Amino acid sequence: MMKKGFIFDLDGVIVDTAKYHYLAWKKLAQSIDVHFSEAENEQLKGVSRVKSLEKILEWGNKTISESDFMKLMALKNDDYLGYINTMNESEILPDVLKVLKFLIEKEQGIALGSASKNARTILKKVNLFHHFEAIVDGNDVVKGKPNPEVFLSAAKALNINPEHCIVFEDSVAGIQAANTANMISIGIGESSVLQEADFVFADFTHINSQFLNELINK
Ligand SMILES: O=P(O)(O)OC[C@H]1O[C@@H](O)[C@H](O)[C@@H](O)[C@@H]1O
Ligand SMILES: [Mg+2]
Repeated sequence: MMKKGFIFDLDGVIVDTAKYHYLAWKKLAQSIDVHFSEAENEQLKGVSRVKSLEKILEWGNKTISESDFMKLMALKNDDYLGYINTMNESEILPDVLKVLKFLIEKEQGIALGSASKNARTILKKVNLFHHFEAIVDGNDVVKGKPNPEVFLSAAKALNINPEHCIVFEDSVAGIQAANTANMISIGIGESSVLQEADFVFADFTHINSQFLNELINK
């Protein structure tokens, strides 16, 4: 049996925080009169906080000062943290823990590869922090997804070659990052959205031990 590196995105993969990001961005966009729906939100998944605000301003054709930009970023994050503060283990998505435990039992490398600067806080909130051998998040990278830096750093921290790594992702940008890193990309969500992924599952309840064993023994 080979040791593979299993790299998990956080928001929308391990926990359903994608819905909180959506609510916070929508509130912010509306406050500055920019149209914001699910379609715009899809384009922000996996994208850093700075880049997300830049995109919203671009969609609304708005130019603002550096200090207003900083204020809006802080407002969005405060709003988002309001949701995060109430989180607990019940918000871990179905069968995520089961898959994590299966891989740990099989002595596989487990890492987090997230764009979020709140990743460590969230992992602690839902009591999953200790399961991760390596954590690479928005505080550790210069280039965000779709750049592969976050996943390549995670592979390096696990000491496993990128081609022996498998990434679980819910965002288009994240799937592109995994593909560019030469890793197996597994989309979590809708196949119509995550077309570039090597495999797509609606959620972890559809990922069985036979499939995981095949990935390990590939
Ligand atoms: O604002 P944070 O917590 O640092 O998160 C940055 C990004 O993290 C990603 O995981 C989310 O998909 C994005 O929606 C989010 O903007
Ligand atoms: Mg995500």
